[in-house]
Amino acid sequence: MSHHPPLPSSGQAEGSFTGPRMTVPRFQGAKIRGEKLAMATAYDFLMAKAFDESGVDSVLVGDSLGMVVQGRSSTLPVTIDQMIYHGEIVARACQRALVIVDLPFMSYQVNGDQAVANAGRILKETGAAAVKLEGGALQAETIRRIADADIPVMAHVGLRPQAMHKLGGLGRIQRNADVILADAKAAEEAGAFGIVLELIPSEIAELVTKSLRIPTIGIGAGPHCDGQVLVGPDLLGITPGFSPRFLKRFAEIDSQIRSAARAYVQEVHAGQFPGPEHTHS
Ligand SMILES: Nc1nc(=O)c2c([nH]1)NC[C@@H]1CN(c3ccc(C(=O)N[C@@H](CCC(=O)O)C(=O)O)cc3)CN21
Ligand SMILES: CC(C)C(=O)C(=O)O
Ligand SMILES: [Mg+2]
Repeated sequence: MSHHPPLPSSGQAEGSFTGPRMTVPRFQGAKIRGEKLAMATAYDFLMAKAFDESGVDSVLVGDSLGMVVQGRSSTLPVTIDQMIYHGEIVARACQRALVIVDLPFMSYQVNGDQAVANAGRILKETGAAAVKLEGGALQAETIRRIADADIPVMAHVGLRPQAMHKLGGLGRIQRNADVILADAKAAEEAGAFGIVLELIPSEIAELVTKSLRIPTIGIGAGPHCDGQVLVGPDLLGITPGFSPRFLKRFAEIDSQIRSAARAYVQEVHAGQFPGPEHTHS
């Protein structure tokens, strides 16, 4: 393609990350080796490819897509077919990262048969390597059923957005150390290969991380977790209305989108775009 700028002399695109494929065993080995894991969510091809080529260890196709992509006020309406649609796109974009797809609300809670069937659909129809579900002790039997079907499954404890109506809202910090530790241990015992800790005090996350053999991946859970996860559009600054304390914006893409869009509109309205350099004779 002639439109691409020349590559640096190394022949490698600048900042492009190469390395072996992140597998579930390598992901677990990172904890033993003391290597931190960086996870980000993505829902589309270009963002997933940019994260993959930038060294993100795992790309999560989160059911947060209900809020971030669909503009809804919760994750509850997201369907298994929507997760599979986005999961297939993201898995195809990722050459290196471990791709994990969230099981959405009511795709695993009915019974173990439903959970295994839907987890199996995700691996068969997307090319992702693993699934994630919300829960610890309450989902232990479901985690065991999925893991026994040779489907790697990640658990998710602390704040569980799919339980927002039971909890009375989104974003409540979970502070009961005994409950969180029991949930995490039940998930590990049932065969989860890793666990997300969402919105829990740092000291509890540290205790859980030291108590488990499987990697803990924190979001709003402090620095002691084995890895971190952020919603991709949050870390890029494309979700300006969402500013919890735990979020660091590594870019301000929303303001760049808006200023670019304003400039484009202004130039079209003024008859300045397209100029001669953008015009075929
Ligand atoms: N764009 C986006 N990013 C996310 O991280 C995310 C979603 N959407 N949707 C699903 C869940 C919901 N999440 C949330 C929602 C609200 C807060 C929140 O309001 N947190 C405040 C108050 C916490 C408290 O004091 O109890 C905070 O400052 O962390 C945090 C995480 C995380 N997830
Ligand atoms: C925030 C992460 C852990 C998640 O579950 C999601 O994006 O849906
Ligand atoms: Mg989720």
